[in-house]
Amino acid sequence: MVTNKEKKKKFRKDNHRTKRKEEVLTETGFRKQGEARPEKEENQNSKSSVRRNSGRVTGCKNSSEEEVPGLRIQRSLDFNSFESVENLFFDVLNCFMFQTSERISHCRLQSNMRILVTGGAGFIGSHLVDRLMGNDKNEVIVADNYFTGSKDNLRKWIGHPRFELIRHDVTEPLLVEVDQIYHLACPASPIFYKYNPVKTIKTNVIGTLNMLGLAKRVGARILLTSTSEVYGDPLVHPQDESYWGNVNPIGVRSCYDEGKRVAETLMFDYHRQHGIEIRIARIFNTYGPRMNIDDGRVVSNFIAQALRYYPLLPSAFNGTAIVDASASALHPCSGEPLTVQAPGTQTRSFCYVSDMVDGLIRLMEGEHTGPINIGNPGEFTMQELAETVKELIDHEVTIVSVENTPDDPRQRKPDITKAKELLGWEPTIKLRDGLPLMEEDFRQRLGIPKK
Ligand SMILES: O=c1ccn([C@@H]2O[C@H](COP(=O)(O)OP(=O)(O)O[C@H]3OC[C@@H](O)[C@H](O)[C@H]3O)[C@@H](O)[C@H]2O)c(=O)[nH]1
Repeated sequence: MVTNKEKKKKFRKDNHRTKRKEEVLTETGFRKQGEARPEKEENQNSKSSVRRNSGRVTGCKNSSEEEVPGLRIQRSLDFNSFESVENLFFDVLNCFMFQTSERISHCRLQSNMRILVTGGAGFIGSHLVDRLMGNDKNEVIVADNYFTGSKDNLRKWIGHPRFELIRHDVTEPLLVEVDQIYHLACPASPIFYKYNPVKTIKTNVIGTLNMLGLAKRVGARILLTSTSEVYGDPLVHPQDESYWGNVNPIGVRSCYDEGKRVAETLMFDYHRQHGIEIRIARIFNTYGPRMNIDDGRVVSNFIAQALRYYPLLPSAFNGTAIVDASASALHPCSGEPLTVQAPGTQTRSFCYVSDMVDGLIRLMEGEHTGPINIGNPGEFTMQELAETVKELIDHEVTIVSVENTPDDPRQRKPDITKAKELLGWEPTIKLRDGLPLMEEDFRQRLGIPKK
């Protein structure tokens, strides 16, 4: 029989856990202790559904692996079990705690799917969030450290009852109870991922490990955005998913391409060893509105350069040419040529961001683990891209050849047979149609009206 002393000790321990849990959950904008999870629709992941109704809260210690059983809340007063006034006090207190959290849960929104998007404040991430938030059955939690992402990309969702934004670096463990994880977090532009290569590889390896630990703990399905860079400088063209790639393991790009390759390995090891539901997208070059203007990737560079080429004549804009002070400081419109990195014959295939997001969601919702290439097979040399931008934005802009960086892949084009057959997906927006949409976004942000 349990003595009063032992009961008191247990209560104090449980209460301490509850408080700690409350703190973490509140800090992360998450649910209160003991709050019941909503029922899910029949066709959704039953594993998480059972977990949600179990009245348990999962937690972690230090590692991303460990799972600590949570506190089971006593849901009703059992008058037969009162052994003393002290017991009564503790039982009433426990009951009060549960009822308070029940009241909170009744006020909560009833969503069917809670989705975590790491890197959700970034370029692709924020478009994905827009699409997910478009479904009022979804609750979306974004975790981002804002290294390349920006709150500005999510401003329309801040304060929305189905949306949470957490400043979080995925190299640290994260505790949130979710059904799906879109794991995008990692700088994607070569100049940014090469800026702090050790951090980049940590993000890919430790970050993915942490997200897999979370997926394992809460029974969530996880999608990794891997990259066409896993094919390195490919010797097979176009690249299909069975190609193992041609990657320099010690080069300046390795932090990213080898990092993503290890991330893919981790995904499959967790899948085979722990039965985690995984999805891997190998995403090819993507462009569209909200790319950072100083992102450094080729499409954003060429568009920004073509726009800045405009000779600044205040009269041409009725004196309101540049409304963005930072833009005017950075870009005095003195005329920037398009910088084609030598030799200019290297190729890439560019996918518009809305097509990309559509492919990612189909992959997540479908039955196939992947890896699956998501990209637009239209292939262009960088010289051709420069000429297209020139033709569309400014005929007067000049094109110059500049030095390239090491290990730049010479060709890249996705074979999307698998995406077509397994996901029923293929891109719909041609480069010539997507570039003007991005131009419009850049004009607005730079404060440069159309001629
Ligand atoms: O100003 C520039 C910038 C880049 N380039 C060239 O344009 C090509 C594409 O370069 P980017 O920097 O845009 O992108 P990369 O293809 O090298 O890497 C990208 O690959 C796919 C994604 O997963 C990542 O977003 C990113 O790593 C390269 O050949 C590069 O040399 C230019 O010619 N001029």
